[in-house]
Amino acid sequence: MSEDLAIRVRGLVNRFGPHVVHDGLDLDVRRGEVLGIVGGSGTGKSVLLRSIVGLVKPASGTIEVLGTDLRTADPETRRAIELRWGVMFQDGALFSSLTVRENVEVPLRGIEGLDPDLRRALADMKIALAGLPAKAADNYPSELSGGMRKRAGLARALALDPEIVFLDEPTAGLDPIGASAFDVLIRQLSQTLGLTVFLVTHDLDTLHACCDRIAVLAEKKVLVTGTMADMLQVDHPWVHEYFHGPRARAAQDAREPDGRAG
Ligand SMILES: Nc1ncnc2c1ncn2[C@@H]1O[C@H](COP(=O)(O)OP(=O)(O)OP(=O)(O)O)[C@@H](O)[C@H]1O
Repeated sequence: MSEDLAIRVRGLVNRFGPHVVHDGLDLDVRRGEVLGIVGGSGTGKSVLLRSIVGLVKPASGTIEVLGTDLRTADPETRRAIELRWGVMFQDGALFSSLTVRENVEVPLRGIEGLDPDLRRALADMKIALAGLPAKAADNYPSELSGGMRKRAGLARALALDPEIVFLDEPTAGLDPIGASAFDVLIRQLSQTLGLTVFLVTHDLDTLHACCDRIAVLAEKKVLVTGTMADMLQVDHPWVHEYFHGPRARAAQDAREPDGRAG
């Protein structure tokens, strides 16, 4: 596996009963890039994310993360790799009975011998990093807005200083101002922390604001990868409609002069 790759997927097959979701899917995610995964509803974006992080067991194929083939790795090696990534699920997937701080502390509890005061301080640091006010640490998820819950989920994903962060539709359900603030946060985190970001999204503004490259899922595989400029040249019905439709034009018009992805 190339040193430059954070994730390398080859020949991935996922099926649920007779329903084939991925059929020979290949994907490279480069270290330090923000890669946006797009595709029509049901094309298997979340299943791809979930199979990389081990929540879905593929029928076949190889998945290498940070140089290790996860499907053949022994449990100890696998666990060591799992500590090097963080996942933010669409709804934040927070424990409702725990405060935000306690949620962020959950992954830190796996570190043997970590002093509770230090654990608390580390959690508070991640909460600040995710752009939440300090007082939010003592709130329960139900006391937060949707945007704040997403930030809390991000803080938990960052708890162990991961090299890779998986984000499943981070801006879904946010109002446009909240969504663009989240875009800025993702971009800043990737730049300041050197994170590799695997970002599943439907949001064209997010693609413009955050992503270095885009991978399009269609026809049970990654149909094409490239910059936003590359996407505009792709002659495939869904890809053309997605990147040239009215919403795409609005996102393009709203783009900052230093916008990403092309
Ligand atoms: N656990 C499961 N059991 C059976 N089918 C599943 C399961 N998980 C996903 N699927 C099916 O796999 C397909 C891909 O699902 P997935 O959630 O990855 O799509 P997606 O591209 O993320 O869609 P969306 O954009 O709507 O979120 C869908 O048809 C879904 O119904």
